[in-house]
Amino acid sequence: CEAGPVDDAVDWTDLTRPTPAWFPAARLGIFVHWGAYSVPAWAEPTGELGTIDEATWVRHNPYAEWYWHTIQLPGAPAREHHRTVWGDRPYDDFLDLWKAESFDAAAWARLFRQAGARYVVLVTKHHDGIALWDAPGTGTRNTVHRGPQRDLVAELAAAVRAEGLRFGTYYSGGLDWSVTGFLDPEQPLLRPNDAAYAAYAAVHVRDLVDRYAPDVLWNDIEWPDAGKHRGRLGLHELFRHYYDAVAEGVVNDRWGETHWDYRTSEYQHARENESAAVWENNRGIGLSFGYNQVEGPEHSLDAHAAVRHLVDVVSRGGNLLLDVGPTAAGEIPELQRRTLEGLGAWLAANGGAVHGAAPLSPAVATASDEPWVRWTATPTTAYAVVDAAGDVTVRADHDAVDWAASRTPAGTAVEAQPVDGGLALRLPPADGPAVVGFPLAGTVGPRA
Ligand SMILES: C[C@@H]1N[C@H](CN)[C@@H](O)[C@H](O)[C@@H]1O
Repeated sequence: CEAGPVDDAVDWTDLTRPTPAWFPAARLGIFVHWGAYSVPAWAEPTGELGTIDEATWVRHNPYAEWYWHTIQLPGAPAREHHRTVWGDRPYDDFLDLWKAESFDAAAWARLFRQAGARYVVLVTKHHDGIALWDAPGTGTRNTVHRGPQRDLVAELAAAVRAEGLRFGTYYSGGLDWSVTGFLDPEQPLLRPNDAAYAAYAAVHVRDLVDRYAPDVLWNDIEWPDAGKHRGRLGLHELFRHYYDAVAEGVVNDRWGETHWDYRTSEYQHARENESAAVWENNRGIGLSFGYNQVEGPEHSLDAHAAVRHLVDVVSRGGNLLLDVGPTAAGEIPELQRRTLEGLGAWLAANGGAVHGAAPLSPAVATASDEPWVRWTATPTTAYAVVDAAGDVTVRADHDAVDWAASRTPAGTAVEAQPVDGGLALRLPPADGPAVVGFPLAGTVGPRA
């Protein structure tokens, strides 16, 4: 999932600019993986990317959106599952079985806004090559001509923007099994690099830009090597075209080049990228991005865990792109909906410590795990997010903070007494981590 060889023949300096401020200020986005793979919706909940060795991962892939690949592998339980449930039906039957009969884009967008998200990134073409819009060159292998028979990209873009959120598009530039076959299923990241595929993909992304003006261009795996050049269908011209069309647009770092607006990590994979000034961790609520009917609460983040993960990411300077995998009918599974609703309720009361916040200088205070404390800051306020209740002592020692004037974002005063090298807080019972704000004296604030 990370960038491959870098082509230093391209000079990116003319495209380099500060990351548009809306992106790091957003802090929470919703990822949506919805496709033909949502019909079988089956994978083994093996574990998080970055914690499972590749040999195990390939045959026991927890990503339900990789179903078509996993069932190619002799000995993979998914292959046995497919035979038992679907017989020898080809994967493309799932496109025709995907009806989206309950899809209500406005209801999704409302749920995402209420969850506290500020942007939404929809998968427009995943590794199976099926497009969620009438993508040039895909013939009828898209959701406008088959299955849902709707332009799902257009519908969700309009609904998300009507809720005041930004809309981005994910595109699998690196893998497209419908174009290349599976090359070598035992080497899942072998990817197409020829000029024809590079042109095919470039035409798709240009079409997405021209039709939907996405606020985020989220490429996955890498861009085809033959497309990494200055020519009309090369990556540099593609980004130039994008930025001319979307002035505050941002691109991620999965193009196999040295130009990006932000870095990415995925579950526990590529966490070294989290040292960048602007970065985004992406993961599912469970262990899969596409809907996996096998997953239960034991595999998923509940609201409390989602709050902790989001706050930890923000306290280290990142965004969280949290994925939902809708059912083929277009419903958000109850397990995922509950997490989004709980996350939204917490953010409604405490969002001041997240939206527009940044890491607090470690010179002022640092994270701890016992008690669980993470610190964020705006230019005027330091926030302690404490996952404990009652009498708690946090480590904090800097004269730049008015430790006495502590209060929750909702304004409830919190009793705070300076103690040796720290601060004793008496926290009210809270539904989830408590948040306490301390005015900054203005000399120390979030890291630039
Ligand atoms: C967001 C995730 N990215 C990985 C590649 N790292 C994909 O293989 C996976 O299916 C999902 O789209």
